[in-house]
Amino acid sequence: MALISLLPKLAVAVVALLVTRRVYWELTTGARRRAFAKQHGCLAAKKEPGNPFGFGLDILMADIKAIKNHNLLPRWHKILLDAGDAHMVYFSFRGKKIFFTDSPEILKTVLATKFDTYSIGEERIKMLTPLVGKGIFTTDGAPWKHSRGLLRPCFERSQVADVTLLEKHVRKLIEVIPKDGSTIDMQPIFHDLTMDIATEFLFGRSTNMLEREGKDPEAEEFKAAFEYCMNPFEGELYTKWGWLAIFLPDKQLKRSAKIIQAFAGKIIDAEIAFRGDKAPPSPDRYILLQELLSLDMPREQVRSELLQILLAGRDTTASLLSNLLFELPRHPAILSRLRAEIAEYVGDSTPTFEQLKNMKYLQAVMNESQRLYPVVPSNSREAIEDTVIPLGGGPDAKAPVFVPKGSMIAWHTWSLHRREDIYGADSASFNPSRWLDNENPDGPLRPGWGYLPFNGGPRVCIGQQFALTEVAYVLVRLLQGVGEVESRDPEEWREKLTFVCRGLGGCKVSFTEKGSA
Ligand code: HEM
Repeated sequence: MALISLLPKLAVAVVALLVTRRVYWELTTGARRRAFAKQHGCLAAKKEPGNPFGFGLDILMADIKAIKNHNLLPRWHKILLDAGDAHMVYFSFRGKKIFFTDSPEILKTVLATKFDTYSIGEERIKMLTPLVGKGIFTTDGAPWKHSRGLLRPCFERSQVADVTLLEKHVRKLIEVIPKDGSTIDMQPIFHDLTMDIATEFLFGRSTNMLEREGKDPEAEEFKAAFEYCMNPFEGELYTKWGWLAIFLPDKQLKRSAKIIQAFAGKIIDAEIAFRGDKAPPSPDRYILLQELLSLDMPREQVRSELLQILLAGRDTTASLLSNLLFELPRHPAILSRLRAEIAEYVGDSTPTFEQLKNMKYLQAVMNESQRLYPVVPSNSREAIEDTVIPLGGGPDAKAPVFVPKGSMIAWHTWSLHRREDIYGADSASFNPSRWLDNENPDGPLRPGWGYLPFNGGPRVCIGQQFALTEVAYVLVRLLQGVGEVESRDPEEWREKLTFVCRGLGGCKVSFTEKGSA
């Protein structure tokens, strides 16, 4: 009873405390922020999607529903289209402001001009570190620079231009695919291929997933665990609990992380057993694992660096290949022009790095696939201090906008790549010719920060040239190795969001024997 009589006093005290805190905040941080915003000519950003009283939860729920329905990318595309010339909207979630944009100017600021003002963000670090440890993908500042420095030699031109490593895997690929006109989904096959190539490139030894006989059960277990980590949304937890699953501990994810780490650990052990601890690296080729082992690095860190790069490189390249092969047979004129270019430049021979670079139509086809189906369709950074983005504020959205420390800038590469003011009225169609200087009716296309499949600035994808060489090589050799290619999927491309973005229906096609056409 006595306690109940104290409640009103307690409530008054709590309210007084909150008000005092708020007043103090307004007089200190708030005043400093207002002065900062004024000094930079900032005006308020206007658009806000969702319910003003939804605290961002309504947006989260709508996003989770859209992920399930495989239409998150069109959902945000529409929100940004509705924002018109602002090319930016914002909302608040758990006390943080989230700015969502498809503006090249804002992206250039965040990714390059004010690079040091942003972090990859707490969420990414919290999510990925238990899985792949600390390394290039999960750190900022000095540790990130150190990791990037370690990895850089792996991707120097001499390394990337050596296409001999690719040939044996592509031969295997052509050997395993049926050429009798039957339907085959190439998406999982491309995942096996890119795993085999990446492990040989990075570890010096391939997982040989494309081998159809005598499969290594440990490699298979690793593959399944890796798949789960890339796509937990299809696991038991999400199936059972729906969106509530994001608040629940994911045991399968933990188990999968252990399997992945144990597998990488075994590769390291095998390498040490084979070559000896700290043996000098191979003189012929920069093999990351050998280089890292020759340094005095803790084994755990070697494992993290390897896993990070596998995480970044495997599914991305496989998605590009399968998105590309999904589109090509739907456009017979584009496919035959590509085949004509291959015949002109290389005939039936294996292409060199230089030849691949010089094949302008091949490059245009790859650009166009990445434009329409960016494998990393959305991304974000977190402001680590109060800062400013150059556009989006005021009635005409041309004034700078104040970005408080802790806010997220999220960008939608998917929308950016579909902007009609950059790509023209046909921006939604697959038209590689737009990338050819003399064939684009609006003149040479130079999208700059309007084309970001690999990001930009100091954190631009380190594996970009390797990935593009791999995809070009595989595509050329595949088309040289088969007869007719037909699409066997009546559906349009739809998204499947995993760690990256894949086509929901895979890549169903058919091939005939070479010379049978
Ligand atoms: C089509 C294939 C690929 C695409 C579309 C792609 C895309 C990207 C993007 C958008 C980022 C920036 C992520 C961010 O900063 O938030 C990135 C970073 C990165 N990528 Fe790629 N990537 C591809 C292939 C590869 C390959 C083959 C490798 C290595 C074998 C690789 C290694 C990396 C690494 C290590 C980073 C982190 C760079 C850093 O933070 O400094 N990527 N990639």
